[in-house]
Amino acid sequence: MTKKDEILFDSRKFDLLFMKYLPNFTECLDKISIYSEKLFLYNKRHSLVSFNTVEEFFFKHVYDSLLPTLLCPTFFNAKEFLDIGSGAGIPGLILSICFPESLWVLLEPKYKRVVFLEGLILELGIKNVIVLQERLEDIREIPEKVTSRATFPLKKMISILKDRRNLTLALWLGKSFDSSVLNKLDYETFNYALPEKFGTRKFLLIKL
Ligand SMILES: C[S@@+](CC[C@H](N)C(=O)[O-])C[C@H]1O[C@@H](n2cnc3c(N)ncnc32)[C@H](O)[C@@H]1O
Repeated sequence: MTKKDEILFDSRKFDLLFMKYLPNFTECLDKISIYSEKLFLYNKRHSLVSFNTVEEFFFKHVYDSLLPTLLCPTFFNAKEFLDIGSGAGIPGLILSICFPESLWVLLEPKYKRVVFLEGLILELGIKNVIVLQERLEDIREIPEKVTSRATFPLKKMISILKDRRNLTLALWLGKSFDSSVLNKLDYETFNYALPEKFGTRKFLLIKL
């Protein structure tokens, strides 16, 4: 694959899958494509997200961010979300593009990642997103819907949030996690495969 091919990827392949469910998905794809190209170049220096080509980014990260919205549409039908540990914007930035009617607060303590996110948000003209440079432990007000991918081990996430009321947590988890912590909780697990043999993923909804 040449350098040019690495950047250009026909993201319209994604139209077929998501356009039935997400309004204006074709417009969303234009923004996500620009995001993927910026992240591809940024990643060469900072290695924030694991992918080698833009195509791989779509299969491993864009698809992974969006598939749970088809599995649990009710959860994603809310006015405000907090995405904990957004890093370079996964899943929070992708979701903010695809769900423009909701407010997305991206929580990320690392300054360089915050600057990267804010630059992109400005360039893409995304109006429904705020980046907060804070740690979860220091946040006083948390909206009822929370998303997070690969930020903390499950046990730590629950121990930080356990005293909050009326919270639903949507977690993208690694292959293995300590499920004993879920024993007394109201939760649902979803398993799915990524396209092109990029592996399987687990998504968990927990009501606290
Ligand atoms: C492994 S990265 C995952 C980033 C992104 N969610 C993804 O899936 O690509 C974890 C992120 O959580 C952030 N983080 C670490 N400790 C945190 C804390 N106490 N509160 C909020 N975010 C935190 C890190 O700075 C990092 O960007």
